[in-house]
Amino acid sequence: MGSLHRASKTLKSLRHQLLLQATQQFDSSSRLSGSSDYRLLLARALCSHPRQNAKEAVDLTQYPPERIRNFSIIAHVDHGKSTLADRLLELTGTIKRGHGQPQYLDKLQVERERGITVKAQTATMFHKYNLQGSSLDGSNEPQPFLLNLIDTPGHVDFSYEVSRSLAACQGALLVVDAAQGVQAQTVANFYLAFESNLTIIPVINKIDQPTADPDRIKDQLKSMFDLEPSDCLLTSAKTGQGLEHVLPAVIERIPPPPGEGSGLLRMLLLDSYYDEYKGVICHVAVVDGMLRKGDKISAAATGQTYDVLDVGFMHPELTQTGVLLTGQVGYVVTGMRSTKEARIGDTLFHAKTIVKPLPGFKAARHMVFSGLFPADGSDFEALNHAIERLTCNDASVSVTKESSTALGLGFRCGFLGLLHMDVFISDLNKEYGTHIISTVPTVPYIFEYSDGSKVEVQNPAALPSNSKQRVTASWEPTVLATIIIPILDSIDHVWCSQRAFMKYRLPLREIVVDFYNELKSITSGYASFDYEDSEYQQADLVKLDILLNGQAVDAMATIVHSLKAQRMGRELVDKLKKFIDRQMFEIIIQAAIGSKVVARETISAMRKNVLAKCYGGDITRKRKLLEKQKEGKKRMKRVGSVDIPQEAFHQLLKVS
Ligand SMILES: Nc1nc2c(ncn2[C@@H]2O[C@H](COP(=O)(O)OP(=O)(O)OP(=O)(O)O)[C@@H](O)[C@H]2O)c(=O)[nH]1
Repeated sequence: MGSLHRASKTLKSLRHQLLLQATQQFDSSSRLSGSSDYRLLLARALCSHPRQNAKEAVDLTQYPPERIRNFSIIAHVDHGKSTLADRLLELTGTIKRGHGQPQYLDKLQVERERGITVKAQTATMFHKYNLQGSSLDGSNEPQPFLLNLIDTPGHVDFSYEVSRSLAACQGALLVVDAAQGVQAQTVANFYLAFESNLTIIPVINKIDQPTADPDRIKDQLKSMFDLEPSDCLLTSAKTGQGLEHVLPAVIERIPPPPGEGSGLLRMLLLDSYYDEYKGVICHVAVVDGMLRKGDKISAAATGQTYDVLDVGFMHPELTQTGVLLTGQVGYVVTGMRSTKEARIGDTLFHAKTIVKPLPGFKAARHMVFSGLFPADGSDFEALNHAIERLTCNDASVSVTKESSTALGLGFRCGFLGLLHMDVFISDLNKEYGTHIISTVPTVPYIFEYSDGSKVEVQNPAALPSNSKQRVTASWEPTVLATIIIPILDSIDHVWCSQRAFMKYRLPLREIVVDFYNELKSITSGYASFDYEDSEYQQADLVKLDILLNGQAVDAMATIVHSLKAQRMGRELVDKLKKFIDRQMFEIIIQAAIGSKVVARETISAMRKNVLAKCYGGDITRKRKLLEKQKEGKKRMKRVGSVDIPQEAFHQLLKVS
């Protein structure tokens, strides 16, 4: 670990400790107003971060489980989930109407830029409603309800996070676009909610569109999911039409959270993020019992014990309450140093009590791996620091150091899926500031050797090309893909309102590179696609090396099906030929399986004389051309004596 990095880590941890001490002190010494103690002032600044000062303190004891509804909004991408969430927050006065920034719940920059939800968000709302029989004192007045909206990420990469968020809910609004109808993610999300035993409220949204056809969508929902047409709500999150029926449906149809108020504390950890001032903030749902500030809690998966430094709910900003009761959803600040300690789906409970952990916990499973290298080798420490910073907030990325003969020192990172990888790399580019070379993504294969040992191979370069140990079997991960496309009238088996619904088992590797873009372009954007992880299947896999003048380029090695190896080898060699400029000597490009060459191309020698057209005259123009040539060289990576442009490493396996 470099000294710069070590120093920054130590500083970070010192500052973190200081802040925690300060926060603790603030409560015991809030009487000492006017104190000039630095830490106290700092703590005040921190504690003004939550909304407590701005809003009246809320007495959560008013909200026993029968006055709580925990629900989620699930939808195919762009069907209006976040817009609807915004409208509900406005309706309940949680945020001001027209607060200027669209989609309050989508907070990450990448979410705002791409219009997608990557991280789950939670918002607590208060709403008065006259539910028959809900009055605790027999009066006929509207009763206060506490509604927790748990916004889940819509993408398949985060389906584990979605399943954990849904585990904290008793109901879900299934939002479907009134023109587009049921799409691949609608199906996937419906089954996730159905398997979690949630009450599903169908919401047909965007009814203001000229192409809206709510009756057709009702038929679809009935035939596909057995949802009654009379249960469907018709809304326009844009114009506000029909929104008045949403919260009454939530309160009337969704059951209150179960759980034992007097039981031992059990909390489900839904998500976590790192706040510069407060440290790690965990989002939790209290399943049984009660949590108070000052309690000592333990985490089942890690076995670690923490002091509860702050407790509250999201309104939607952090609002301190000092307590969370059964059925309530909120946040907890403990002394966790990194979000790596906060495992999503983990059970938190009072230290020294014995409870059964909540079901469904799984460790993060990395499905896609890519090597990340600094374009300029001397920037390794800066890249290291940028990755450290980002993984502080995204513990689901795995990072190991990697060294490549072609690209130098870098990192091999594991991601939950493709979107997760794209988001991380684009954030990293922003954080890091200069160019990063990312190698073609690969999936985790399993190889068995003649001595019976099995290894998971996340990096093709790590698979020995000429091992004494023979590979006896190999396996690759597969996915169960759902593709929904509109079909022609003339095809006989018209299934559910002009849609064909297809399920395939595909090797994960096949969808890792460009599959989605290809599908969209072939179907002019009409197909929708989703997948879920499935089992490993046996496959005859080989390592395909790329050699330049006899030297293997480790960062370009791939693992492929043996039947495809030759064709793939030819394609790669052809493509690489287009990427590499002619140089002053002959370049031989080969694709090989072990010692067997399966494809070969030659780039003949040429001296590129950039000054060829500059006859005599202006020296500054000659200098400019030479400078430009030098700049171009900087963007090259050298393998042996051959210069390779950086983009070749990432683009090589893309479908042309
Ligand atoms: N016409 C119309 N447009 C809407 C309506 N609701 C949402 N939109 C628009 O549809 C687009 C997608 O809306 P979002 O709320 O971001 O969709 P989403 O489901 O949250 O999308 P993800 O976060 O990507 O899953 C935005 O441009 C919205 O302004 C509606 O009722 N009518």
